Order: sequence, then C-alpha cells, then structure tokens
Amino acid sequence: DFSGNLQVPAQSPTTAAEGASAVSDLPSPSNRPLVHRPSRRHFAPCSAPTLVAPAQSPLHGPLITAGHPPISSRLSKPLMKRSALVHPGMGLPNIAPTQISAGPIPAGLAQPPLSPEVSNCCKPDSILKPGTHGCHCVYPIKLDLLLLNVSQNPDRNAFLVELTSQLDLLPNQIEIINFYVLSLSRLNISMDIIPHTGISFSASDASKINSSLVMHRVHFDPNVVRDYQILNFTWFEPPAPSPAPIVVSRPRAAPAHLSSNSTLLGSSNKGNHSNLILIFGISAGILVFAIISVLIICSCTFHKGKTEAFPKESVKSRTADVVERAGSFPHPSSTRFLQYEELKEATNNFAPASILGEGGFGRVFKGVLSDGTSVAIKRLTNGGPQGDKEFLVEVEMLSRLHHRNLVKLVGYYSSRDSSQNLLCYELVPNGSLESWLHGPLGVNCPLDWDTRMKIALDAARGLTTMCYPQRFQSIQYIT
Ligand SMILES: Nc1ncnc2c1ncn2[C@@H]1O[C@H](COP(=O)(O)OP(=O)(O)OP(=O)(O)O)[C@@H](O)[C@H]1O
Repeated sequence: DFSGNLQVPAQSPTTAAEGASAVSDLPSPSNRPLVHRPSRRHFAPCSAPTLVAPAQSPLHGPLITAGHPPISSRLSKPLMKRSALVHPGMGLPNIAPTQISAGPIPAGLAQPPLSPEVSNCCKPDSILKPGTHGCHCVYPIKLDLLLLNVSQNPDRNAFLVELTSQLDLLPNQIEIINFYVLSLSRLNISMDIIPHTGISFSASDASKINSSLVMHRVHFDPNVVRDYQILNFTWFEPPAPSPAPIVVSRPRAAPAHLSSNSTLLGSSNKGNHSNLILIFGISAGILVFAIISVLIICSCTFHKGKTEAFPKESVKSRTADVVERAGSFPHPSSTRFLQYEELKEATNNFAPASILGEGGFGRVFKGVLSDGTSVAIKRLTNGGPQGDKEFLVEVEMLSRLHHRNLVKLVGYYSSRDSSQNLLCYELVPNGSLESWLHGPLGVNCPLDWDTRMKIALDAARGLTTMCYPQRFQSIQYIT
C-alpha cells in the first residue's frame, strides 16, 4: 500500500526513463534533494573522531567503528566521516543534506517521525533513545543506503518491517532520519539503528548487521525496492567499563553462607586484605624506624652531653677526691707514681749541684732514676690547698699530653700532707733555650738562624698541642 505515502510531483518523461520503476510523482528536478526535517545532529560540527578504518573486502560495504569519545573530547564532523568512506561511484556528491526542497514536503518513507527529539543532554553522535523518559542517550549505528529501483509509492512501514526483520531487529529499532531523491527511482536514505539494550551495539551485533547488509541477505519486496547499496555504516564502539574504584576498608570476615558462592568476592577481599597487610606492614616499619631513630638521636645527644660534661666533672671529682685522699689519688695511666725516696736518691738528696734551674714554682733538679732514666725533677713550693689542686690537675693533664715537641711527664710524687709535690720530666739535655739565646751557652757558639727557626717552629707546634684542647688551659707554658 503505497497510496498517500510519497506525495511527490509527477516526473518528466526524460527522468522517468532513467528508472526501472518510475515514480510518477517524484519532485522535479530529479536531483533536488527532498529533505524532511533534517536533523542537525548529523551535520552539527562535532569533534575529532576516533575512526577505525573499515576492514572490508571488495564485497563488503563500508563499516566504520568509532570509539566513544571521552567526556571532554568531541567527535568529528559526520560529513567528514562519510567523505572518507564513500565508495567510488556511490554518488555521494548527490547527497546535499543542507539543501532543502523548495517543493512539497514528501511523505512515505520519510513520514513521521524522522528523528527523535533533539536534546542537549546527549553527547555528540548520541541520541535520546525513543520511547524512554529522561536523558537516556544511546549511540546508534548510522546507516546510509542507496535504494535502487524504488517503487512509485513505497510504503515506509513495509520497508522498515522488512529491513528490521531481516536484520533481526525490533521494528522500533530503526528510525529514518532523512532521505534524498537522486533520480526517479533512486533514493538515499539515512537511518539510525538504535540498540535495544545498552548504549550501543556490541561488535558482534554490529558486525552481524553489517554482514547481512553487505552480503545482500536483506531482500525487499521488489515492488518496493529492488536493490540497495551501502553508502555508510558507522558503529560506535561501546565504551570500556570504568575501572572499579579502589576502596580500602577494614577487612571483615565473609559470612559463612556467602563463602561457597563468592569466589570473585573472596578474591577481591583477598586482594584488599593483602593491600591492608602491606599498608599496615609499611606503616609499622616506618613507625619502628622512627622510634629507633629518635632513640638513637636521644642516646647520642645524651652521650654527647655526658661526654662534654664529663671532663670538668671528672676533673672536679678527681681533684676533690685526690684532695680528700691527699696523696693517694689514682695514678694516671702513662705516668708513674714515684716514691719520694727514689727521687731523693736520684737527686742526691736534692743537692744544689743537681739544680738545673729555677722557675716560678720552684727549683728543677737533674737526676737519674733507679732504672737509669735521666730526668729533671721539679720540686714545687708548697702552694697550700689550692696549690695542691693545681698540681694534681697539672699532673692529670700532662700525663695525657704526648708530642715530640713537648717534654714528657715521666712521674710524680705527692705526699699525704701535700707538703711535698714533685714532678719528674724527661731530661732535656744541652741546657735551656734561654742560655743559648742570652746566656753563656750561646756566647761561644751562637745559634744560626735555621736552628732558631726550627726551634721556634717546634715550640709553636708544642704550644699548639697544648693550647687548642680546652682542657689543657690550666697548664703553665714555658716561654
Ligand atoms: N725537662 C727539663 N730538662 C732540662 N732542664 C729543665 C727541664 N725542665 C726545666 N728545666 C730547667 O729548669 C728551669 C726552670 O724550669 P721551670 O719549668 O721550673 O721554670 P720556667 O719554665 O723556666 O718558668 P716558669 O716558672 O714560668 O714555668 C728551666 O729554665 C730549665 O733550665
């Protein structure tokens, strides 16, 4: 029943002769496109597409797969897609979607509705799914067919029923968007094939539809449409499912009744449990490391403080202890405690003939210890309790000083009542520096400048050793 479907003017004899089945009431001129409610969805500028080149054999029609765009991206212009896919000789230049017929609006294949309502809620190339409420957008397969030998009054519904049934689709899954009359019996028709479920067709479903079309397994009533060619087949690939959010939560024991049927859930929980163990392990490790670090820092700080405080405390305590014990204080490790009798014997009872010199703290006697060591023994004048302290501190300090340019303290003696304090040094032969510079030793054989410089440098090195360690500040220097 084609009556009343295509209300088009009668064709001229010349154009009617072109078609095998002339449509008497097609508009004139023959190539003027008949556009019925062209939808801007197809021609609105869109963003760059993700086009996958159709893998088609010569027998196959064009098949385009296009990935769904990310939310922020836009698809390309549909015209560009079609231009890239047009098979030579398909007559695409005849498609002039922006040209609107000046003649009567045809009915038939293009009658109502041609397109669902345009909505701004859908992304480019998606449409509102017909028969649904709200913003239910889907990505249709966009199919453009060139219908050949179209009858004079094609029945739209019969055409759609044949097409949908042979493509294993429901009748409401195909919506005619627009069509263009190319000649008396040739029509370009654009359709949206709407997915029944989901937001787009799966690859297998799209491939199935495409192969049915390209293999010409779709047959129309020859009284309506005798043949067709595929101009465009655009399929939008379903978007990949978004990855599940990673939720870290306290692991809970699965209920017993779920254990047997929750393999996937169990594996997921295992994964979460492993992650939690890892997180807790790392956290515990960091915590232990931090505690150990704090303890080490505190220990070092305490030890350092103790070390810095120790010399004064040690000297004080030792000094006090020594003073209290008056002559029985502990012997420095490198310094011997000498017996008074030995020192008395070494100096021939401190005979005047043994005197080497005299300084601010007393006379210095030359002597030889029982083991044959030549020494210089300094007999300190009694300086009272304070003098005893200074003596003992000096012994403590000098016993620790070892330098090639410093006179080594060999030993000492301190009586219990502190009346006798003696220091025993290694003997420095050849007299004093003063006697060489200003005394009788230098008169006959004055020191040359190289020797003087060497003596000055050695003395400076010795002083450096004594001066910079702050604990040796109490030492009286020889100048
Ligand atoms: N180890 C020594 N070997 C040889 N002679 C020494 C030795 N120590 C001191 N003398 C002699 O004894 C003298 C007195 O030395 P002492 O150290 O008592 O006083 P000083 O260093 O000269 O002056 P001060 O009393 O200011 O320290 C020195 O001038 C030196 O001739």
